[in-house]
Amino acid sequence: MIELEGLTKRYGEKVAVNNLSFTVRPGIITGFLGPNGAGKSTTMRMVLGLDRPTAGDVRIDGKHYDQLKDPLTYIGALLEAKAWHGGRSAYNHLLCLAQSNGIPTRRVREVLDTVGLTAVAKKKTKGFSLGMGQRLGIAAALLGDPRILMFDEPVNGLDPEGIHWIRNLMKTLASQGRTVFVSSHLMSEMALTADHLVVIGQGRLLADTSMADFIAENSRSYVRIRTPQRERLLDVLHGEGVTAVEAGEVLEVDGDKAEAVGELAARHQIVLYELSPQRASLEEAFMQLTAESVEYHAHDGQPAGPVPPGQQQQQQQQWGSEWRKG
Ligand SMILES: Nc1ncnc2c1ncn2[C@@H]1O[C@H](COP(=O)(O)OP(=O)(O)OP(=O)(O)O)[C@@H](O)[C@H]1O
Repeated sequence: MIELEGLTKRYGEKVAVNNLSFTVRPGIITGFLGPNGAGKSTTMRMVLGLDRPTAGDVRIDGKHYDQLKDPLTYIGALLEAKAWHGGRSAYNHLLCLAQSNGIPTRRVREVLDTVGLTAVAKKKTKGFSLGMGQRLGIAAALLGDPRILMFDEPVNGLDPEGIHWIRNLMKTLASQGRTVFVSSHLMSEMALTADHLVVIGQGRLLADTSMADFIAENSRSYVRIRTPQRERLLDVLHGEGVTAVEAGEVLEVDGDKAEAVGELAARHQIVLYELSPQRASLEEAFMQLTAESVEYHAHDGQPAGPVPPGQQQQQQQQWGSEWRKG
Protein backbone atom coordinates (compact mmCIF):
# COMPACT_ATOMS: atom_id res chain seq x y z
CA MET A 1 0.00 0.00 0.00
CA ILE A 2 0.94 3.62 -0.44
CA GLU A 3 -0.42 5.78 2.39
CA LEU A 4 -0.47 9.57 2.30
CA GLU A 5 -1.30 11.57 5.40
CA GLY A 6 -1.70 15.31 5.23
CA LEU A 7 0.97 15.41 2.53
CA THR A 8 1.85 19.01 1.65
CA LYS A 9 4.48 20.58 -0.60
CA ARG A 10 5.13 24.29 -0.97
CA TYR A 11 7.50 25.91 -3.43
CA GLY A 12 7.83 29.42 -2.00
CA GLU A 13 4.34 30.93 -2.16
CA LYS A 14 3.05 28.13 -4.39
CA VAL A 15 1.24 25.27 -2.64
CA ALA A 16 1.76 22.42 -5.12
CA VAL A 17 0.29 19.69 -2.88
CA ASN A 18 -2.15 20.65 -0.17
CA ASN A 19 -2.88 18.34 2.78
CA LEU A 20 -3.45 15.17 0.73
CA SER A 21 -4.57 12.03 2.56
CA PHE A 22 -5.50 8.83 0.77
CA THR A 23 -4.45 5.19 0.46
CA VAL A 24 -3.53 3.34 -2.73
CA ARG A 25 -4.52 -0.31 -2.36
CA PRO A 26 -3.27 -3.55 -3.90
CA GLY A 27 -5.05 -5.65 -6.52
CA ILE A 28 -6.60 -2.75 -8.40
CA ILE A 29 -5.55 0.10 -10.67
CA THR A 30 -5.86 3.46 -8.95
CA GLY A 31 -6.07 6.37 -11.37
CA PHE A 32 -4.56 9.65 -10.17
CA LEU A 33 -6.30 12.41 -12.06
CA GLY A 34 -6.02 16.14 -12.15
CA PRO A 35 -5.68 18.98 -14.64
CA ASN A 36 -2.22 20.18 -15.68
CA GLY A 37 -0.32 21.55 -12.70
CA ALA A 38 -2.64 19.88 -10.15
CA GLY A 39 0.29 18.36 -8.25
CA LYS A 40 0.33 14.76 -9.48
CA SER A 41 4.02 14.57 -10.36
CA THR A 42 5.01 16.40 -7.18
CA THR A 43 3.01 13.87 -5.13
CA MET A 44 4.65 10.96 -6.94
CA ARG A 45 8.10 12.43 -6.43
CA MET A 46 7.40 12.69 -2.69
CA VAL A 47 6.33 9.01 -2.62
CA LEU A 48 9.78 8.16 -4.00
CA GLY A 49 11.62 10.48 -1.63
CA LEU A 50 12.75 12.71 -4.55
CA ASP A 51 11.03 15.72 -3.01
CA ARG A 52 10.78 16.36 0.71
CA PRO A 53 7.27 17.12 2.01
CA THR A 54 6.77 20.52 3.64
CA ALA A 55 4.32 18.77 5.98
CA GLY A 56 2.64 15.39 6.33
CA ASP A 57 3.87 11.96 5.53
CA VAL A 58 3.89 9.27 2.85
CA ARG A 59 4.66 5.61 3.50
CA ILE A 60 5.19 2.55 1.32
CA ASP A 61 4.13 -0.61 3.13
CA GLY A 62 4.47 1.35 6.36
CA LYS A 63 7.97 2.70 5.64
CA HIS A 64 9.47 5.85 4.16
CA TYR A 65 11.13 5.29 0.80
CA ASP A 66 14.62 5.82 2.24
CA GLN A 67 13.99 3.10 4.84
CA LEU A 68 13.40 0.47 2.15
CA LYS A 69 16.23 -2.00 1.53
CA ASP A 70 16.66 -2.41 -2.26
CA PRO A 71 13.73 -0.06 -2.96
CA LEU A 72 13.26 -1.20 -6.59
CA THR A 73 12.10 -4.55 -5.23
CA TYR A 74 9.28 -2.77 -3.32
CA ILE A 75 8.20 -0.06 -5.70
CA GLY A 76 8.90 0.51 -9.39
CA ALA A 77 8.16 3.85 -10.97
CA LEU A 78 8.03 5.53 -14.34
CA LEU A 79 8.31 9.24 -13.70
CA GLU A 80 10.06 10.99 -16.53
CA ALA A 81 10.77 9.36 -19.84
CA LYS A 82 14.43 9.34 -20.84
CA ALA A 83 15.84 9.85 -17.35
CA TRP A 84 19.04 7.99 -18.22
CA HIS A 85 22.40 8.24 -19.89
CA GLY A 86 21.87 8.35 -23.67
CA GLY A 87 25.28 6.81 -24.41
CA ARG A 88 24.36 3.55 -22.69
CA SER A 89 22.47 0.70 -24.26
CA ALA A 90 19.08 -0.29 -22.88
CA TYR A 91 20.64 -3.53 -21.64
CA ASN A 92 23.47 -1.76 -19.81
CA HIS A 93 21.13 0.82 -18.31
CA LEU A 94 18.99 -1.92 -16.81
CA LEU A 95 22.04 -3.97 -15.81
CA CYS A 96 23.42 -1.05 -13.76
CA LEU A 97 20.07 -0.64 -12.04
CA ALA A 98 19.88 -4.37 -11.32
CA GLN A 99 23.39 -4.57 -9.91
CA SER A 100 22.95 -1.57 -7.64
CA ASN A 101 19.65 -2.87 -6.29
CA GLY A 102 20.46 -6.53 -5.57
CA ILE A 103 18.33 -7.72 -8.50
CA PRO A 104 19.38 -10.90 -10.40
CA THR A 105 20.89 -10.17 -13.85
CA ARG A 106 18.46 -12.51 -15.59
CA ARG A 107 15.66 -9.99 -14.84
CA VAL A 108 17.21 -7.60 -17.39
CA ARG A 109 16.42 -9.92 -20.31
CA GLU A 110 13.01 -10.78 -18.85
CA VAL A 111 11.86 -7.17 -18.61
CA LEU A 112 13.33 -6.23 -22.01
CA ASP A 113 11.25 -9.06 -23.40
CA THR A 114 8.12 -7.96 -21.49
CA VAL A 115 8.30 -4.43 -22.93
CA GLY A 116 9.27 -5.58 -26.44
CA LEU A 117 12.76 -4.03 -26.57
CA THR A 118 14.84 -7.23 -26.94
CA ALA A 119 15.72 -6.48 -30.57
CA VAL A 120 17.20 -3.06 -29.68
CA ALA A 121 18.64 -4.02 -26.28
CA LYS A 122 22.24 -3.36 -27.32
CA LYS A 123 21.52 -0.04 -29.09
CA LYS A 124 22.38 3.28 -27.48
CA THR A 125 19.28 4.78 -25.93
CA LYS A 126 19.90 8.27 -27.29
CA GLY A 127 18.44 7.10 -30.62
CA PHE A 128 15.26 5.86 -28.96
CA SER A 129 11.88 7.34 -29.91
CA LEU A 130 9.60 8.71 -27.18
CA GLY A 131 7.62 5.47 -27.23
CA MET A 132 10.76 3.32 -26.92
CA GLY A 133 11.87 5.53 -24.07
CA GLN A 134 8.55 4.98 -22.29
CA ARG A 135 8.98 1.22 -22.73
CA LEU A 136 12.50 1.36 -21.29
CA GLY A 137 11.20 3.38 -18.33
CA ILE A 138 8.53 0.74 -17.76
CA ALA A 139 11.16 -2.01 -18.01
CA ALA A 140 13.13 -0.27 -15.26
CA ALA A 141 9.99 -0.04 -13.11
CA LEU A 142 9.36 -3.78 -13.53
CA LEU A 143 12.99 -4.81 -12.98
CA GLY A 144 12.80 -5.54 -9.26
CA ASP A 145 9.50 -7.45 -9.65
CA PRO A 146 7.98 -4.98 -7.14
CA ARG A 147 4.57 -5.32 -5.50
CA ILE A 148 3.88 -1.64 -6.09
CA LEU A 149 4.04 0.17 -9.44
CA MET A 150 3.66 3.86 -10.04
CA PHE A 151 3.39 5.33 -13.54
CA ASP A 152 3.27 9.07 -14.28
CA GLU A 153 1.38 9.65 -17.56
CA PRO A 154 2.59 6.31 -19.01
CA VAL A 155 0.77 6.56 -22.34
CA ASN A 156 2.51 9.81 -23.32
CA GLY A 157 4.24 9.33 -26.64
CA LEU A 158 2.88 5.84 -27.23
CA ASP A 159 1.14 4.91 -30.46
CA PRO A 160 -2.30 3.20 -30.32
CA GLU A 161 -0.72 -0.26 -30.15
CA GLY A 162 1.56 0.94 -27.34
CA ILE A 163 -1.38 2.46 -25.45
CA HIS A 164 -3.29 -0.81 -25.74
CA TRP A 165 -0.23 -2.69 -24.52
CA ILE A 166 0.30 -0.51 -21.43
CA ARG A 167 -3.39 -0.75 -20.51
CA ASN A 168 -3.23 -4.52 -20.63
CA LEU A 169 0.07 -4.58 -18.76
CA MET A 170 -1.41 -2.51 -15.92
CA LYS A 171 -4.47 -4.75 -15.76
CA THR A 172 -2.27 -7.85 -15.62
CA LEU A 173 -0.12 -6.34 -12.86
CA ALA A 174 -3.21 -5.48 -10.80
CA SER A 175 -4.70 -8.95 -11.37
CA GLN A 176 -1.49 -10.41 -9.91
CA GLY A 177 -2.38 -8.57 -6.69
CA ARG A 178 0.04 -5.69 -7.19
CA THR A 179 -0.66 -2.06 -6.37
CA VAL A 180 -0.87 0.02 -9.54
CA PHE A 181 -0.96 3.82 -9.20
CA VAL A 182 -1.18 5.67 -12.49
CA SER A 183 -1.52 9.38 -13.22
CA SER A 184 -3.23 11.02 -16.15
CA HIS A 185 -4.96 14.25 -17.01
CA LEU A 186 -7.30 12.37 -19.35
CA MET A 187 -10.48 11.03 -17.84
CA SER A 188 -11.24 9.05 -20.99
CA GLU A 189 -7.98 7.14 -20.58
CA MET A 190 -8.67 6.43 -16.91
CA ALA A 191 -12.19 5.26 -17.66
CA LEU A 192 -10.69 2.41 -19.68
CA THR A 193 -8.17 1.31 -17.07
CA ALA A 194 -8.78 2.45 -13.51
CA ASP A 195 -10.92 0.68 -10.91
CA HIS A 196 -10.51 3.44 -8.36
CA LEU A 197 -9.98 7.17 -8.79
CA VAL A 198 -8.20 9.82 -6.80
CA VAL A 199 -8.87 13.25 -8.26
CA ILE A 200 -6.91 16.35 -7.25
CA GLY A 201 -7.10 19.99 -8.26
CA GLN A 202 -4.60 22.67 -7.23
CA GLY A 203 -3.00 20.17 -4.89
CA ARG A 204 -6.24 19.40 -3.01
CA LEU A 205 -8.15 16.13 -2.85
CA LEU A 206 -11.40 16.44 -4.81
CA ALA A 207 -12.49 12.79 -4.93
CA ASP A 208 -11.34 9.39 -3.66
CA THR A 209 -13.86 6.94 -5.02
CA SER A 210 -14.49 3.83 -7.09
CA MET A 211 -14.85 4.46 -10.82
CA ALA A 212 -18.45 3.22 -10.69
CA ASP A 213 -19.38 5.64 -7.88
CA PHE A 214 -17.59 8.48 -9.62
CA ILE A 215 -19.66 7.93 -12.73
CA ALA A 216 -22.89 7.65 -10.77
CA GLU A 217 -22.23 10.75 -8.68
CA ASN A 218 -20.71 13.04 -11.24
CA SER A 219 -22.24 12.38 -14.57
CA ARG A 220 -25.49 14.06 -15.47
CA SER A 221 -28.27 12.10 -17.08
CA TYR A 222 -30.61 13.84 -19.48
CA VAL A 223 -32.94 13.16 -22.40
CA ARG A 224 -32.15 14.34 -25.90
CA ILE A 225 -35.16 15.19 -28.06
CA ARG A 226 -35.51 16.09 -31.73
CA THR A 227 -38.88 17.15 -33.05
CA PRO A 228 -40.20 19.16 -36.01
CA GLN A 229 -42.76 20.69 -33.55
CA ARG A 230 -40.28 22.22 -31.21
CA GLU A 231 -42.29 25.24 -29.98
CA ARG A 232 -45.36 23.11 -29.32
CA LEU A 233 -43.36 20.53 -27.37
CA LEU A 234 -41.68 23.30 -25.36
CA ASP A 235 -45.14 24.69 -24.44
CA VAL A 236 -46.42 21.25 -23.43
CA LEU A 237 -43.33 20.50 -21.34
CA HIS A 238 -43.50 23.94 -19.75
CA GLY A 239 -47.17 23.38 -18.91
CA GLU A 240 -46.20 20.18 -17.07
CA GLY A 241 -43.44 21.92 -15.15
CA VAL A 242 -40.66 20.17 -17.12
CA THR A 243 -37.72 22.39 -18.01
CA ALA A 244 -36.24 21.82 -21.45
CA VAL A 245 -33.22 23.65 -22.76
CA GLU A 246 -32.49 24.24 -26.42
CA ALA A 247 -29.05 23.02 -27.49
CA GLY A 248 -28.68 23.74 -31.18
CA GLU A 249 -31.08 21.55 -33.13
CA VAL A 250 -32.13 19.51 -30.12
CA LEU A 251 -33.90 19.93 -26.80
CA GLU A 252 -32.49 18.51 -23.60
CA VAL A 253 -34.40 17.65 -20.43
CA ASP A 254 -32.55 16.88 -17.20
CA GLY A 255 -33.00 13.52 -15.49
CA ASP A 256 -34.29 10.10 -16.58
CA LYS A 257 -37.50 11.45 -18.10
CA ALA A 258 -37.56 9.76 -21.52
CA GLU A 259 -40.78 7.84 -20.82
CA ALA A 260 -42.59 10.84 -19.35
CA VAL A 261 -41.61 13.04 -22.32
CA GLY A 262 -42.62 10.30 -24.78
CA GLU A 263 -46.06 9.92 -23.19
CA LEU A 264 -46.63 13.67 -23.12
CA ALA A 265 -45.66 13.99 -26.78
CA ALA A 266 -47.98 11.11 -27.74
CA ARG A 267 -50.88 12.58 -25.76
CA HIS A 268 -50.47 15.89 -27.63
CA GLN A 269 -49.81 14.19 -30.98
CA ILE A 270 -46.37 15.71 -31.30
CA VAL A 271 -44.02 13.96 -33.72
CA LEU A 272 -40.65 12.96 -32.28
CA TYR A 273 -37.64 12.12 -34.44
CA GLU A 274 -35.47 11.26 -31.48
CA LEU A 275 -36.01 10.59 -27.77
CA SER A 276 -32.82 9.24 -26.29
CA PRO A 277 -31.59 8.96 -22.70
CA GLN A 278 -28.03 10.30 -22.40
CA ARG A 279 -25.33 10.36 -19.81
CA ALA A 280 -22.74 13.12 -19.80
CA SER A 281 -19.30 11.81 -20.65
CA LEU A 282 -16.77 11.12 -17.96
CA GLU A 283 -14.59 13.84 -19.44
CA GLU A 284 -17.43 16.27 -18.72
CA ALA A 285 -17.79 14.90 -15.18
CA PHE A 286 -14.08 15.39 -14.63
CA MET A 287 -14.17 18.93 -16.02
CA GLN A 288 -17.14 19.71 -13.81
CA LEU A 289 -15.36 18.42 -10.73
CA THR A 290 -12.12 20.24 -11.43
CA ALA A 291 -13.60 23.37 -13.02
CA GLU A 292 -12.69 25.62 -10.14
CA SER A 293 -9.13 24.38 -9.95
CA VAL A 294 -8.09 24.51 -13.59
CA GLU A 295 -5.09 26.81 -13.87
CA TYR A 296 -4.47 26.70 -17.59
CA HIS A 297 -7.24 27.28 -20.11
CA ALA A 298 -7.14 27.53 -23.88
CA HIS A 299 -9.76 29.37 -25.87
CA ASP A 300 -10.53 28.90 -29.52
CA GLY A 301 -8.00 30.89 -31.51
CA GLN A 302 -6.03 31.93 -28.41
CA PRO A 303 -2.88 30.41 -26.98
CA ALA A 304 -3.21 28.44 -23.74
CA GLY A 305 -1.80 30.04 -20.64
CA PRO A 306 -2.41 30.92 -17.01
CA VAL A 307 -5.74 32.59 -16.41
CA PRO A 308 -5.47 36.19 -15.18
CA PRO A 309 -7.14 36.43 -11.75
CA GLY A 310 -9.88 38.78 -13.01
CA GLN A 311 -10.98 36.25 -15.61
CA GLN A 312 -11.02 33.18 -13.40
CA GLN A 313 -14.54 33.65 -12.12
CA GLN A 314 -15.84 34.30 -15.61
CA GLN A 315 -14.14 31.17 -16.92
CA GLN A 316 -15.50 29.05 -14.12
CA GLN A 317 -18.94 30.26 -15.01
CA GLN A 318 -18.29 29.35 -18.62
CA TRP A 319 -17.27 25.84 -17.65
CA GLY A 320 -20.36 25.66 -15.51
CA SER A 321 -22.70 26.89 -18.19
CA GLU A 322 -21.13 24.48 -20.67
CA TRP A 323 -21.95 21.78 -18.17
CA ARG A 324 -25.41 22.99 -17.39
CA LYS A 325 -26.26 23.66 -21.01
CA GLY A 326 -29.14 21.31 -21.50
N1 LIG B 1 10.43 22.58 -8.56
C1 LIG B 1 9.38 23.37 -8.58
N2 LIG B 1 9.47 24.67 -8.24
C2 LIG B 1 8.40 25.48 -8.26
N3 LIG B 1 7.15 25.11 -8.58
C3 LIG B 1 6.98 23.84 -8.93
C4 LIG B 1 8.07 22.89 -8.95
N4 LIG B 1 7.58 21.67 -9.32
C5 LIG B 1 6.25 21.87 -9.53
N5 LIG B 1 5.90 23.14 -9.30
C6 LIG B 1 4.54 23.70 -9.40
O1 LIG B 1 3.68 22.89 -8.64
C7 LIG B 1 2.43 22.70 -9.27
C8 LIG B 1 2.17 21.22 -9.45
O2 LIG B 1 3.03 20.71 -10.46
P1 LIG B 1 3.03 19.17 -10.90
O3 LIG B 1 4.08 19.01 -11.96
O4 LIG B 1 3.15 18.31 -9.69
O5 LIG B 1 1.58 19.01 -11.52
P2 LIG B 1 0.98 17.83 -12.40
O6 LIG B 1 -0.38 17.56 -11.87
O7 LIG B 1 1.94 16.71 -12.47
O8 LIG B 1 0.85 18.53 -13.82
P3 LIG B 1 0.95 17.93 -15.31
O9 LIG B 1 -0.30 17.14 -15.57
O10 LIG B 1 0.99 19.18 -16.13
O11 LIG B 1 2.21 17.13 -15.38
C9 LIG B 1 2.51 23.47 -10.58
O12 LIG B 1 1.89 24.72 -10.42
C10 LIG B 1 3.99 23.62 -10.82
O13 LIG B 1 4.25 24.79 -11.54
